[in-house]
Amino acid sequence: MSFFKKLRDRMFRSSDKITEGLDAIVAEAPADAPAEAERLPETAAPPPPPAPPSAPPSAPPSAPPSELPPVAAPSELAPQPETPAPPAPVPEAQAAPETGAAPAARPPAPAPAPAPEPALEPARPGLLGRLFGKGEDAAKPAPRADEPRRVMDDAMLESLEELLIQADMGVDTALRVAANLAEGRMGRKVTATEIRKALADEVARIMEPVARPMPIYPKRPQVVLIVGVNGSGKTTTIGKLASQFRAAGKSVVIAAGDTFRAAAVEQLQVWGQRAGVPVMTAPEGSDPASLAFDALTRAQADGADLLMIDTAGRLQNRADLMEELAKIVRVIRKKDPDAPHNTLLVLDATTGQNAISQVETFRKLADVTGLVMTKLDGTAKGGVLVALADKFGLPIHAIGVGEQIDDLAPFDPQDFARALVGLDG
Ligand SMILES: Nc1nc2c(ncn2[C@@H]2O[C@H](COP(=O)(O)OP(=O)(O)OP(=O)(O)O)[C@@H](O)[C@H]2O)c(=O)[nH]1
Repeated sequence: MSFFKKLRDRMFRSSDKITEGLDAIVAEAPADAPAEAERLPETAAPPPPPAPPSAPPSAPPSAPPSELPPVAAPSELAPQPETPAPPAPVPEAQAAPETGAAPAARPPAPAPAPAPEPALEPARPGLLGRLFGKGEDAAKPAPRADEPRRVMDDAMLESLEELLIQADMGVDTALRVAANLAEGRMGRKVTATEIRKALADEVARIMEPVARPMPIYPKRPQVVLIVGVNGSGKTTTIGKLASQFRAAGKSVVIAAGDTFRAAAVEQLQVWGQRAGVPVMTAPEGSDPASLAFDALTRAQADGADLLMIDTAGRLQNRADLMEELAKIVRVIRKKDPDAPHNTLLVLDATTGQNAISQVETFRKLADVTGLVMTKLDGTAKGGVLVALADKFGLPIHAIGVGEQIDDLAPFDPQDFARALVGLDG
């Protein structure tokens, strides 16, 4: 099964949930809308503009999926042992610390990922599936001559805005996206397929700049600090990443920096075993900075490629957490002034808009260089990624779509956009 299909199937479950609220929206649609649509001869519809003026046309992906970060299939892994990828362009404020050595040129294109398999199943209704009240039929991506049409009017625009807000895009982003969709279409008869495709293009356009693999530097060991609130999926993500870096030929050391919870350390040890990666631990309650220092010493001695440091995520006492993170950074910089080279914030997609405030908080606590979004499977809140991209522009390195070791994928804006709106692959 192609990854897109897997993502699509899982995201469809999500978007089906999102569309549960659509019946009400459709019921509120003005009763005369269909009649109005009928009055308008189809030929009266002006041709759609190539793209809304306020939104440049969606650029083609700057990198093929095979250049994206670790994915389920080891052969598609981005981290290349000999030819590290360049650092992702990040906003100035979050720029990764200098590594002292300029990252190598972009690696020669690895074997291209197999083209997405043709869909084996008919598309299922997604985000827009019921806006037109046509359920399954409306979800089919291929334009059909008999597909129902509805005039794009203020009421429909409002429904779209509400729909996008429900999908957790956040008010600002939802209004902007809906306005871009309406541009050039007001008063025109449109089909669900047209709106779905336009929405997918718009979402992909917003997401394109943030779909960046975690940069791999020539520096050894590359220190990756993992931050995030409790339960966001830090441990699982570290395990998945470690496994995939290992599969790509990298040697990895993990430091179990949440020394305050024995269960967290044990869980990380289990993931370390699964990934075949050593996990350095310290007695419960001991200083995480001291463990990080020891782990970096060992990683240097072993010539490891990567050191991944887990951290505690207790936001209840931000002052302590801030001091703890600051101390970890201070101490590891005694051994490597450029460390940490990446600070990944792990966010749980099911927290919806709360992810926005988590980014704001953690950016104050640490120099966050990139995001990993977990639990995109089975959530109705995938739209928050669009809001995050729109608001912060931080690179999204990978997404988690399950609890298994290979359920971590590069973030592909086109696949994500299609899955979000219920378009077939
Ligand atoms: N469905 C799904 N579950 C996930 C995903 N990532 C993590 N989980 C689950 O989320 C729960 C919390 O994950 P952890 O990795 O323990 O989260 P954490 O941030 O390390 O939590 P603490 O150790 O409490 O700070 C576990 O039950 C994981 O199996 C994902 O992508 N999809």
